[in-house]
Amino acid sequence: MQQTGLSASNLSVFYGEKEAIKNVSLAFSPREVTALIGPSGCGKSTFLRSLNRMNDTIGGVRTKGEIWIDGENINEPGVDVVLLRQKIGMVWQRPNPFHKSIYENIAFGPRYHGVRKKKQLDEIVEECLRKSALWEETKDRLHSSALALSGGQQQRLCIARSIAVKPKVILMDEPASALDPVSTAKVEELIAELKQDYSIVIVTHNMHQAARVSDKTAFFYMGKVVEYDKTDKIFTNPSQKATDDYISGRFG
Ligand SMILES: Nc1ncnc2c1ncn2[C@@H]1O[C@H](COP(=O)(O)OP(=O)(O)OP(=O)(O)O)[C@@H](O)[C@H]1O
Repeated sequence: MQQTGLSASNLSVFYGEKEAIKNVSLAFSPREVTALIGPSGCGKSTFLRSLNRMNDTIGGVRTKGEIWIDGENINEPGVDVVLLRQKIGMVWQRPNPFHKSIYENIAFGPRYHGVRKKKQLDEIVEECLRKSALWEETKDRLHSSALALSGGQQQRLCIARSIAVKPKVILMDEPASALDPVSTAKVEELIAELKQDYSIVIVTHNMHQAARVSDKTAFFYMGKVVEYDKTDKIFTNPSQKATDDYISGRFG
């Protein structure tokens, strides 16, 4: 199965003997947000991390199956994972800005990938901060430490950093779960803006958030995808009883 967007085909992921992801196939459309939901331990984060090979950084992980983007299977040997993670960026649960200035957090990626001219870097920094709704709050302190920002601002900075290298897909692992309600709302607004340009895959425990931000939802249970459909359908008329039980709070 070759696709131009991002897709997983018969993907299984093992931690030693334990099969955490069992033969999952899912395709993600450009300019759509897909939410991955399911009870704790069902494999959402493992699946998300496999989409840009972040599981490679965990010892003892073995992956079977294919992940396609732009007609390339990223699980083939010889794939440049730095370029891969430029194409498929990641935002983590806890904001993790570099211990550098706001400016440098964003300029780092483009500079690494060859942008040298200051004017061009300045433009990228401004554009990414504007897209992340952070420009007004930071334009007078670009060279101050990113660590002096609030948690919510740091998370938006991490999103700005991820788009600075012009990815096609942004993976988000519970990006708002460590934030207060106002910061959470800002991150959700940002997701709605960003999906005009990117495909976004988001893990969330928050059913309301999944319903608010996503176009499609995949319900994971015990390492498998039980149901994958339009979010409206999943939340109003799911076809599987397990999905219904989960979204109505009967387990998980
Ligand atoms: N580094 C690891 N080593 C061994 N087993 C792991 C590791 N990470 C996750 N697992 C196991 O794999 C399964 C899936 O975990 P994963 O974190 O992907 O689930 P999740 O749905 O994201 O859970 P949560 O919602 O609690 O974050 C679980 O049984 C978990 O214990």
